[in-house]
Amino acid sequence: MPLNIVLIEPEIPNNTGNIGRLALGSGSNLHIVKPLGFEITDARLKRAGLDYWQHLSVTYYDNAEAFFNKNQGKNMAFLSSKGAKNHWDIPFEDDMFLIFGKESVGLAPEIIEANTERLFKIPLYSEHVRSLNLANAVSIVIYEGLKGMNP
Ligand SMILES: C[S@@+](CC[C@H](N)C(=O)[O-])C[C@H]1O[C@@H](n2cnc3c(N)ncnc32)[C@H](O)[C@@H]1O
Repeated sequence: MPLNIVLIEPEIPNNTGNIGRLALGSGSNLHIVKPLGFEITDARLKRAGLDYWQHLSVTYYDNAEAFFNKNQGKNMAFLSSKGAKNHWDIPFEDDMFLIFGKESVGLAPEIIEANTERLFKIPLYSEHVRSLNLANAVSIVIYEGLKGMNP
């Protein structure tokens, strides 16, 4: 499995369901950091992707600290519209962790501040759009990373 998708405190079940489907289709692992804004059995999650859930490699963490403790030393990139570098400059490599924030407020300020050197943005070309939908952002980044990789 080449890439790891990390969702920190996702709030919208349709997004997580779609990202689960994307994870499976792209050969990626999914990591979900609690608390979640929904029950994992939510009907909207099921509609969006739960039919595939049994086949998915998914790991849950009680909180962000537990995630970072368990994955110390892993190569990580953090995704935020506040990033200075573009997502196509992420130094993708096998087993890399790609970290995404929650729908309402994105990544916590302390996570951003601790990782400014590896904070990447998907460039947006309209002043009227401040950020992309979470599932769309994950799709863009994962398939950029898969260029040249064989999952
Ligand atoms: C809906 S956005 C969060 C919006 C939030 N108001 C903010 O300012 O970060 C949810 C997540 O999608 C990812 N995302 C959305 N648009 C992005 C962009 N243009 N560049 C990088 N990541 C983005 C980030 O991981 C973000 O934390």
